[in-house]
Amino acid sequence: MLKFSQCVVLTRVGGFYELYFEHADEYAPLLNIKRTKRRTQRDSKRPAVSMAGFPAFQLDRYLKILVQDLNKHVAISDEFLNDAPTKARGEPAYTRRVSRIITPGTLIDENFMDPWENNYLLSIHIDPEVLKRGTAVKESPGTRSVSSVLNLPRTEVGLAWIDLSSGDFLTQTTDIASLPSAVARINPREVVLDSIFQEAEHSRMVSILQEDGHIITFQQPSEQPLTITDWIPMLEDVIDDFDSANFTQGEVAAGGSLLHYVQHQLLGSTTRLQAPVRHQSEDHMSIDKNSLRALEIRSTIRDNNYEGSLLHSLKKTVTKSGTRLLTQRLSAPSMSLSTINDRLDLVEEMIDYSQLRQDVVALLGRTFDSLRLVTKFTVGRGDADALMELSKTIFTTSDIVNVLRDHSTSRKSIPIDPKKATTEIRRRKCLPALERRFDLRQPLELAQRIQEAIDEEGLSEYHRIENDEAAEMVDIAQDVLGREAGEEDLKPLPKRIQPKPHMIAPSFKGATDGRDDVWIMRRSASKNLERLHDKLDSMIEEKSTLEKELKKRLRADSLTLKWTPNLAHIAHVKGKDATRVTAHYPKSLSSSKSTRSFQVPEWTQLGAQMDETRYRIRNEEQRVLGELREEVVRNLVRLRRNAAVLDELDVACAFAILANDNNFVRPILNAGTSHNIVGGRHPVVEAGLEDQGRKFAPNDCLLDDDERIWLITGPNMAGKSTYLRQNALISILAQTGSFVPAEYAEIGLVDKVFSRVGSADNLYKDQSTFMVEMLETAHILKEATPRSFVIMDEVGRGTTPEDGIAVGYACLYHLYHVNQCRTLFATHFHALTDLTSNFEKLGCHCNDVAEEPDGKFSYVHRLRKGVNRESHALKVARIAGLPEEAVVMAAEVLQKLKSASPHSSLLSPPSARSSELAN
Ligand SMILES: Nc1ncnc2c1ncn2[C@@H]1O[C@H](COP(=O)(O)OP(=O)(O)OP(=O)(O)O)[C@@H](O)[C@H]1O
Repeated sequence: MLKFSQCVVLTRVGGFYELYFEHADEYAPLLNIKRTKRRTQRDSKRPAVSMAGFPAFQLDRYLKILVQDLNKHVAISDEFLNDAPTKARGEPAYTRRVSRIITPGTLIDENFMDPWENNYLLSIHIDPEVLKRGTAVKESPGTRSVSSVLNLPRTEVGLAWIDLSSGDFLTQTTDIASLPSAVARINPREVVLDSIFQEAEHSRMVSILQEDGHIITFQQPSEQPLTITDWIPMLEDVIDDFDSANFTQGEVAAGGSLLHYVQHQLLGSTTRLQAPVRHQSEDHMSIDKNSLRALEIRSTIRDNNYEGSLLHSLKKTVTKSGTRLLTQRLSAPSMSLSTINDRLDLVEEMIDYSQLRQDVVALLGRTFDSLRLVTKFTVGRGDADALMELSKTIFTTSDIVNVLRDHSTSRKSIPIDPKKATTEIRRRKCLPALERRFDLRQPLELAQRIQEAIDEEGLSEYHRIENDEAAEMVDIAQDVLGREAGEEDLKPLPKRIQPKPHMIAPSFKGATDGRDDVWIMRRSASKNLERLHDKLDSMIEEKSTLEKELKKRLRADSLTLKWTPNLAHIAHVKGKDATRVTAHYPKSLSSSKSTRSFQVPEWTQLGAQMDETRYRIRNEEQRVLGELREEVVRNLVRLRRNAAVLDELDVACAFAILANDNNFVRPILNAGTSHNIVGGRHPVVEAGLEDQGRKFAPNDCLLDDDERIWLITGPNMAGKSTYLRQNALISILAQTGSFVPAEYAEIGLVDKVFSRVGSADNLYKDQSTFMVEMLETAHILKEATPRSFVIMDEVGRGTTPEDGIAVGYACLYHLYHVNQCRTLFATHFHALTDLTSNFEKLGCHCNDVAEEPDGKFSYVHRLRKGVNRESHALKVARIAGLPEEAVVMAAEVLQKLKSASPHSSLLSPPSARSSELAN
């Protein structure tokens, strides 16, 4: 516990994991397990120490609470059998040592991992000197530091992140202003920083990351930082894509500290990561962290739920790793026209050929998560089940390849429509190109070998026994712990489940542990196994002959030869036989009124030989398993590549299903800066309305060189925010490679999407609503380029109307003249439409309320050209249940305000010079 002071230490003792001292005090209540006191054997005079524990097979359940829910680091101290010479010297039979440290970002194959999401560990490298030079505003009594990381000077930041469960390894260089968005996109489970950041008193990066909910671990920098050549032993064999010159200094430093951390946590176990891939910022659309949240891409803004997010509504993927790819693509859409078109071609092919799609989806549904499976093997894990799953996935992959091949062949026979010749020829190439990327010859040999070696029936029988035993253990586990702690009031334990020393590795099953003749390997798996099984068979025969012979000789029909945990190899008789055998075998090991157990030397000897053979069979099974594991690792690169192609197919099929079910169209992407959407819809709001039997009103959006900014006005609740968001989402979906919810979409590539949409204000601690609004707005005005897409919803609403209008105008001015990007700007400050009347490339559009003579009204969600100066806010207030007196009073005040026209002085356009405006 002293050595691993940052960790909760779990110590394996027989069939249990135990916690001691303050760890037992602190975590037993959190884990909801019993805590007891125990005196140590060595020093019985000292006060009893606290202890708590749980059965070893429940490790995952408790790790989930500690690591996943409480974000703790857990050191697992396992038990290892000492070798014979050590035992001969009278030392204990077992040694314990910490074999691994588990942290939120270093999960490998724990059952509680979310299979649908990547589990990234991220390391960030910034020159610490630069951070110290940041524009810190020192706090003094009564004042507060309000500056943000966004105000730091432009500085290069190196990032490196890995997923130990899939072997993904990526790097990126960004600048400090974009860091929070890059981290939000990566969405790591844990961030590793050099401990120097802990000390740097002016470093606000740490607090920004913490405010964004990231878990940070500080690490002492390595005395000898890992260079890029030190990475190679931790990477898979074929690293042809790996050119060390590709990585920046910052990335090498971040990668070095990341791998240093991983080495430390794995305590000597090796891993084989994929060759690092550089995330080139310019190849991807950047979605800033506010947009990720405001557009509800991965989770909803209000309660951070996955349900209700864009991802949730798009998720038609059938595999786990396909879903992870979908999330990655959606968080970082492409900037390459050819990549996007290749993806769209594949989707279109899957739409047009529904049988092909159905066949592929059905087959994908039969595959297992091979990316995570193979990675297990690289860290020396991966059992017989994992091997079987892998082999089935390989065979299914081969079936998929055949389906693709048949499709391509039949497609060749269909004549090409001359009108569509160019697109058609390109589309016909997409599946063969994908198919060529599969590399199946050696993996198929491996799959065959696995199927020939592993006995699936034996394996499931083995698990059935294991499960039965586990169920029994649960009932008495806490009693056993209480017994170890010396509690008096416990019932005696049933004999069968007396805790037994377990064998060498936790996964290794002993020879005489109740699973005697259940084998996980076919006897033909190796020559040696065949020989050992033959030997065992003949001994089983010998036993049966001996039993028969003894029955006859002792005239004891009830005689059986067996093994029990307490008495080992015995002969057992019942009834009258019990007295009859006494003459021959007077020495009884145990007896009751009607039974008697005694030793028969021939059986003792034969039984021991049988045990020895069983033990050797188990060892041989483990050896063959080890060989198969090595073969998997040898095929690592091929298996990972095949898995990646399956993921792409899964995403393409998912997008095809989505487009089919929801009437999406193929977007046309170009290198321009227009955004021409006809009949656009919000995919999530539309689905929500459909569930209520309502229809979504589609809207056009035509931003181009004639009108770069649209200023949207209209009543509350009429759909302004929805409209803003849907247009940003359509661009994101298009560049992800998906069809889009519209009748027609022609889009110039967007480099960055920015949103200032409010509602997230409470996520920030210690900053006022207006401050947050301004921080986010400042970021947009600094970062948006002419290729960007900005949505701004009610900027300036967090302060007085005068100030709000002033700030709103300044933003529009800046976006129009400086950033020159496509912008949708929704506002209730109608004065802004007057102030910007001389902005030639700004169009005003609005939605309405349709009122009927009887006082009923409805929202007209369809946008029209023009300005709507009515907010109809009191209608919303009434629907929301504001007391009628209050609504009436509000109406009176509104009437008075309108006649006073408070903003009349601002209604004429000011001089276009912002400095004058500021004055
Ligand atoms: N195009 C549409 N067709 C049908 N219903 C819509 C449409 N757009 C929005 N809605 C419905 O109207 C509700 C309000 O939309 P939204 O929040 O976008 O309004 P808003 O104009 O931004 O309101 P406020 O100004 O009060 O913020 C949505 O939750 C949705 O149910």
